Amino acid sequence: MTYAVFVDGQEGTTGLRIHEYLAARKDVEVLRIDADKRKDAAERARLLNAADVAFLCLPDAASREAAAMISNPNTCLIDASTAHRTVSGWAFGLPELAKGQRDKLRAAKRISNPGCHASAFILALRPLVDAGLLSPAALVSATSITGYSGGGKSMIAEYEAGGNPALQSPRPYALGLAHKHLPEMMNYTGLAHAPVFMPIVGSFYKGLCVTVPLHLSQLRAGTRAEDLQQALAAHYEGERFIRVMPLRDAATLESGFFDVQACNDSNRVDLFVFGSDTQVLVMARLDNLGKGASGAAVQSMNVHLGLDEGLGL
Ligand SMILES: NC(=O)C1=CN([C@@H]2O[C@H](COP(=O)(O)OP(=O)(O)OC[C@H]3O[C@@H](n4cnc5c(N)ncnc54)[C@H](OP(=O)(O)O)[C@@H]3O)[C@@H](O)[C@H]2O)C=CC1
Ligand SMILES: CC(=O)N[C@@H](CCC(=O)OP(=O)(O)O)C(=O)O
Repeated sequence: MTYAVFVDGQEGTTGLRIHEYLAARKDVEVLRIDADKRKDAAERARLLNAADVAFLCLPDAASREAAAMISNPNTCLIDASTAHRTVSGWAFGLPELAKGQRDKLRAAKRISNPGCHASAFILALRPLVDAGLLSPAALVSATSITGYSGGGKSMIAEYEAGGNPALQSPRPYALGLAHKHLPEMMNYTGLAHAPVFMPIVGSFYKGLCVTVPLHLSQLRAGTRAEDLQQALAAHYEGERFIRVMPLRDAATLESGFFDVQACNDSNRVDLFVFGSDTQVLVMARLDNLGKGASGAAVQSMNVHLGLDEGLGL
């Protein structure tokens, strides 16, 4: 059996990467739009409705427009944009979120792909909330170090043009404290308050790590760093794309520096707990174009269609 798949936004950063994943597959027939019709509404609508699965790799407004074009009840949309991540009727494309999430993705015809920072934040904290170690009322903060491909074609062009010395050093952003991923971070961790979130974009193509610093006194009385690592390990037991590292991962501690790019070219998420007697850092590392975007989208397609979740690479 082959499935017809269309990528709306096929020339963008996320769309191109999805094409790379699909190119190697025999169970998928990729529908292509002519270059000069990429933004032609009628042609997009025709291909969207001809697809079993259509990926939306578009700005938010164009994604909403595309969703409104669907008349075929069989078409499953997987939206990479921020447009539908907390909208009712859309399933959140993070199979590892909680028990039962895969069933939701199997049944859904509308799947929203998580944001890259949000995926890392949610995967790091949701198990701690579920285990009762972190209260839903907790006030947390997070930083995220990310490569510039997270900013799509325009940011990639800016970095690759060269000539701007300001881009050589890491740049904190979202200083208005209203990053677009905050609603999904709250929604899918169960936290009642938005984290104080500071993303930082660096002069490297891809790779991302979210860090959540916590005082142990903020957690359930008596919680130790070990308990956090064990809660993560228990939550993700058997998950092929989530690797929970040993407490105070020796290799990283010995080198003294954390490698933000070590999950690149994979769909993997590595979770770390570094701790002292009084404090911890919970860290989640991923490839922002892999599990942070295109890899996650293809994984959700596989779950939806009941196929092996591996990405065929
Ligand atoms: N880059 C990343 O790491 C991630 C991105 N995302 C999200 O995925 C979506 C796509 O992002 P990304 O691939 O980075 O963005 P890009 O800017 O790289 O690509 C977007 C593509 O959409 C096309 N496009 C814009 N408007 C329309 C329209 N009306 N009809 C058809 N095509 C249109 C653009 O065309 P043109 O080439 O002419 O500009 C471009 O090719 C965004 O919503 C983004 O927020 C999600 C997770 C991670
Ligand atoms: C470096 C950079 O600008 N990154 C983007 C996030 C990319 C991403 O995953 O977010 P969406 O899926 O919501 O687009 C940002 O922080 O806005």
